[in-house]
Amino acid sequence: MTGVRPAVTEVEVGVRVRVPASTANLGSGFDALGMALGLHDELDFEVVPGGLEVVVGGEGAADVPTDERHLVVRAFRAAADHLGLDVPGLRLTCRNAIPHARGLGSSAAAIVAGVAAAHGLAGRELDTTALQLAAEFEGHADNVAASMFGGVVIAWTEGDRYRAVRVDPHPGVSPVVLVPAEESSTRTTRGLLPPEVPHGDAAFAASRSALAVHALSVDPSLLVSALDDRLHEPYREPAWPATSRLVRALREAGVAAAVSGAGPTVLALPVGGDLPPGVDREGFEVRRVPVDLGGVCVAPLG
Ligand SMILES: Nc1ncnc2c1ncn2[C@@H]1O[C@H](COP(=O)(O)OP(=O)(O)O)[C@@H](O)[C@H]1O
Ligand SMILES: N[C@@H](CCOP(=O)(O)O)C(=O)O
Repeated sequence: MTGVRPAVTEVEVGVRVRVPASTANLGSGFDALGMALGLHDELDFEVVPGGLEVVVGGEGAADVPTDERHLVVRAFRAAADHLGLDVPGLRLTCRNAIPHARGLGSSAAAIVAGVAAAHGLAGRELDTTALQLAAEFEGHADNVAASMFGGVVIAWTEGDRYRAVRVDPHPGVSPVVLVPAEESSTRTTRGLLPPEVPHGDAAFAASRSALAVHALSVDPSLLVSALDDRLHEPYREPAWPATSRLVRALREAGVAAAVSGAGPTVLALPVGGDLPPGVDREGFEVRRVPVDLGGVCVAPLG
């Protein structure tokens, strides 16, 4: 970007960002459907005279780099550059609650946080450019759109442009996530997907993902049918067989269930919010999390 770059001064001390987790795909809506979850990372971006300091607490604290390679820093820098924003130095403090590499959108949330912070410091609203920046970073828009806008989102592409619309979830949608201890990298399990799928499976996916939008927003009684998938879950099963077994067991017990994002977390949407007894969930931490309706929040640091 050329021209005069607005500099962030000491007057604008910084911003606090609260960003929700997400559950993407929702069955057959691969790279297309997402829903924001009420499990949040909170991050403080403080403008300082120079240098970079990154302090991380909570999830991933022992693993993520604390220099320019940090995902939030990279997304922040890319967005600041795009907006023409000069930040002399940055102190980033992360309080992470979203588990990493479990299919709950931690990387998307990190990217959205960085992009949202740059927009906040530049005095800009989150708009289609912000979605574009975040989705280009992540490689798909389903989970970034959920973290950005909250609720249920439908994401698609037009050429190289990422687009998304938000849909209000039905109040009867009560997510339960079953989170295993093992991690699974989204990049790795995307590598398990075939370049092509049978036409019958594509038709199956088209009907289920369309139905999922209706079931999530109007009639949750259709969720068991709506969350069925042949597009990505069967191909990824070797990466997390216990996840696939649990999804099948829940569905056989009449509970709507799917793999959350790229796994290995299981998403269940039981009517009334309670899982039935008798389904073996050993090895999975069961957490009820509401739908996040508002998406990422940016506020001045006072
Ligand atoms: N809050 C964060 N801060 C820094 N890096 C992060 C953060 N969240 C995720 N990451 C990076 O992204 C990786 C997980 O991304 P991914 O495999 O897409 O799984 P997920 O489903 O959790 O998004 C982590 O191992 C880490 O390298
Ligand atoms: N559509 C993507 C969603 C990945 O979500 P994540 O939460 O696992 O990062 C995919 O299935 O690869």
